[in-house]
Amino acid sequence: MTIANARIAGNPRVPEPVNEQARDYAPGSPEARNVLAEIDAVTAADVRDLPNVINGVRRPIGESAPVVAPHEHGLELGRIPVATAEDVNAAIDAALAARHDWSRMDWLDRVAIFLRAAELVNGKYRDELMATTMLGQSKTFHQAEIDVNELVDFFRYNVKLAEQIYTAQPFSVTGVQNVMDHRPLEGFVLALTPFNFTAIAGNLPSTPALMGNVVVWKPSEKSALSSDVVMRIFVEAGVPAGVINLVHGDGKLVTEVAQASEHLAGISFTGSTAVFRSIWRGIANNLETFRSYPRLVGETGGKNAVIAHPSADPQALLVALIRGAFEYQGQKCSAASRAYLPRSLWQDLREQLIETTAGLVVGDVTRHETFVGAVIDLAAADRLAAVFDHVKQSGDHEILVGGSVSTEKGWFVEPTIVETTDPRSFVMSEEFFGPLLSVYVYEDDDWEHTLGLLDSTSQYALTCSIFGSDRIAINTALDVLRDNAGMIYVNDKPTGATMGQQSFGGGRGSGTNDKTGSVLALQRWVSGRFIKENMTPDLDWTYPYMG
Ligand SMILES: NC(=O)c1ccc[n+]([C@@H]2O[C@H](COP(=O)([O-])OP(=O)(O)OC[C@H]3O[C@@H](n4cnc5c(N)ncnc54)[C@H](O)[C@@H]3O)[C@@H](O)[C@H]2O)c1
Ligand SMILES: N[C@@H](CCC=O)C(=O)O
Repeated sequence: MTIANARIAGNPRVPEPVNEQARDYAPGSPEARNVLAEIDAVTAADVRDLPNVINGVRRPIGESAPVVAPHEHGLELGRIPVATAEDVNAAIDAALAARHDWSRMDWLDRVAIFLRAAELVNGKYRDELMATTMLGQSKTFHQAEIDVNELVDFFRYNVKLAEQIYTAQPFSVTGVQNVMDHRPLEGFVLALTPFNFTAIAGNLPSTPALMGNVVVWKPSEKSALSSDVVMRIFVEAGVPAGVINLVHGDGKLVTEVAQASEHLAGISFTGSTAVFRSIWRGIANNLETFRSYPRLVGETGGKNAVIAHPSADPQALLVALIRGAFEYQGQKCSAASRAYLPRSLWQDLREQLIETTAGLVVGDVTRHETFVGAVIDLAAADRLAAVFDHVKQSGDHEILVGGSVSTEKGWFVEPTIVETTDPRSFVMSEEFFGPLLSVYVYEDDDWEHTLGLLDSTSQYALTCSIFGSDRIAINTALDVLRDNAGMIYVNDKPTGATMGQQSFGGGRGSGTNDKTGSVLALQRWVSGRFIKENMTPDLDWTYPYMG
């Protein structure tokens, strides 16, 4: 006899999560030495095969594309297959075949698998995840550490949030039993993940899976090295064959094949706004195809502002601008990319910003002194170079520091600050996803007007920082910017949301604002079935006094 669901007698509580604490990777420390040794091992070894993993099988690569290190693009680290429609259909079939058992598995068993995954990330695979994230996505020790820790946090906190959903049950009166059956979606979920966070790459396929769904996961080809490690962790943690299937290749093709299936139940996307809109259009165009309305979750681009009131602390502002704009080369969706600064603070701040930015070390991420690594690929470097050229030719703009790009060895873009006198300039409205901060200086008594400018200048509404000590001014900003950002920071940089503390997401062009890190994000992957059981069914159809 097979016992697929040996439900234990009792309702255990899942562990209380705490945030994983960052190590500092001091030069020569054991943790730094271990990661550097792992980096040496990855670079010295043969080019890695980073295959599709369908129904638990790591498939032969076939036609393939190279994966290289952005800070040294001559260094080939791996090869990924280019998925065909046949591969994608095989992944969908594997997912659908796994659905029956996985969707009926006790949620506590699924929880155990992802708690195990957290420990594997934190233990056995930590150095490998650090090394592959640093090499493949060009993150410094510090930025890779934030990323790997966030993946641990995602697994642990999502389990706690799942518990909240499953244990939230309705009120029942005497004689009636009401139950909410938090079913997974009927079909499969497509997860499309961006290059910039290993944690997001792990979170998007695992969150629907934790809630009992089966998944086809297409990671960014630019994070393939670390995504392969994440996939191995899923398998080792006990995610059954077919529950999460990884396919590499052209996102458009993968999405089109998925959208041709009646079983597409949802898409979990993080990436650029334009791509998400194309996905939404694809869903609309195929509406009659689907058995259910697919759930669409999209966390997308940003043009995140820092606005300072004259009462702001200049040093805190300086730090937030530098870290917010230039950490990870400005390639966080939350990065500060435009600033509105008052004339009275500008004179001193201008010099400090120029000096500090000019002193940031750009280069090889395996070196401790590096603050800014390479941007992710040649297209990103070219995009920034084109912006710099445009700015240099425009009378309303001045490059205060930076403004050059070098692509010979790696894809390096100097951290750059542009001052503009045009508050509606393209540098104040468009996302460039690189180390570029645009500054508009306003007159001190124009606070409210400037808040209005900020709010109406870009299509995005992701993160925003307000600096100041004048409470009335801060409250005015919070009011005017009510719909401007899903994440508002007061006297803090606009990046670095922490799982379990700040749940992340944005509105307007920045996404569906489903708040990663909150119960709302998990709620999207269940479809309630309400069950009312009557212990005293009516035996008489008549109303009183009918005669
Ligand atoms: N709001 C957030 O939480 C958040 C987080 C991280 C990144 N981002 C955003 O992501 C972007 C950077 O990441 P990226 O360059 O990897 O984004 P991207 O949109 O280029 O790619 C994201 C994913 O979609 C796939 N894809 C590309 N074209 C596609 C298409 N036509 N149809 C379907 N899938 C397609 C990619 O292969 C990748 O897997 C930035 O705009 C950034 O702001 C947002
Ligand atoms: N959650 C991250 C950003 C994710 C997007 O790239 C932050 O808060 O900085």
